[in-house]
Amino acid sequence: MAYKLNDFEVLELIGSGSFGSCYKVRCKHTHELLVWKVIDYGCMPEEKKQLLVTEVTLLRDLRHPHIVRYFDRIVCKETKQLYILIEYCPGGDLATVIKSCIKSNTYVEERFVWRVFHQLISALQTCHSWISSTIILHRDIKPANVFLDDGGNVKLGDFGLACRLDADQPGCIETMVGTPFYMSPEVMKGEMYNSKSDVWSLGCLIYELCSLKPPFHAQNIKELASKVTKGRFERIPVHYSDSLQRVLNHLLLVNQEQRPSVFDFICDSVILSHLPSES
Ligand SMILES: CNC(=O)c1c(C)[nH]c(/C=C2\C(=O)Nc3ccc(Cl)cc32)c1C
Repeated sequence: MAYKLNDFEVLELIGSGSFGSCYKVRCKHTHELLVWKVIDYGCMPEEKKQLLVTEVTLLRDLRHPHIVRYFDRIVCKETKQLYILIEYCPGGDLATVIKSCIKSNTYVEERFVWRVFHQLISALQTCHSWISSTIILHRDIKPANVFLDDGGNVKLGDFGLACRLDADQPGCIETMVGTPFYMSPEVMKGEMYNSKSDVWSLGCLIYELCSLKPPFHAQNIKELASKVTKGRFERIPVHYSDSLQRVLNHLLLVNQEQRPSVFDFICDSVILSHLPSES
């Protein structure tokens, strides 16, 4: 079904993703809640318009229970705005969960951390799988881009900086993108962003979910680059298990050749032993 703008009632602004603002909207016919991300493309340089087209086409092709679902897009040529219709996640994002834990001086339960880990690994296995001769790198994995449904399950979202790696194009156009705290050693050194860089960012996210702060923190990019390339970080709080710490030690290996791919976790006995009972 091709949607029109006046099929929706705008309820509230709920945040800003890459490129634009996100609104909670309700379909007037079905009363279904959705999100539309509004993007002003009028003053956008051509290469950014290309990234935007990339996000929309990537999302359309990605179907997975732990990736936010893309429904449709509406172009308004009069206002030069693009409306991307995406799945509404009533639980908000992990950045809000972390802020809430800091405020209440509490930690996330280990059981939830393992659930987030399994569900994001599963989502990234789909992204990093060769689908019609291309793989999809998210390139901005961070707590604010991971959303929760009403059952406490997570969904990877905001593919605004994502890019395809095509069989005949071995690397992404840029290398330095994304949130600096989660930037991998290879990207810090100006090397090509690749699927192992997504794994590093996932490690930073899981670490921050446990410690309520990123593994590498600095006042400036030079100091951050020094810490990231050395790869030394504190243990997560002692109440978290050694097996969770060991997984993080692997996700945050400086040498990307030694760092596991998302597929290396498929048959890992320790990981499987922490699978949520419902899976
Ligand atoms: C405090 N946060 C919220 O209330 C919140 C809720 C309930 N949902 C969201 C955000 C999204 C949401 O619910 N679905 C989304 C799909 C793509 C993107 Cl980029 C963002 C969202 C947010 C930020």
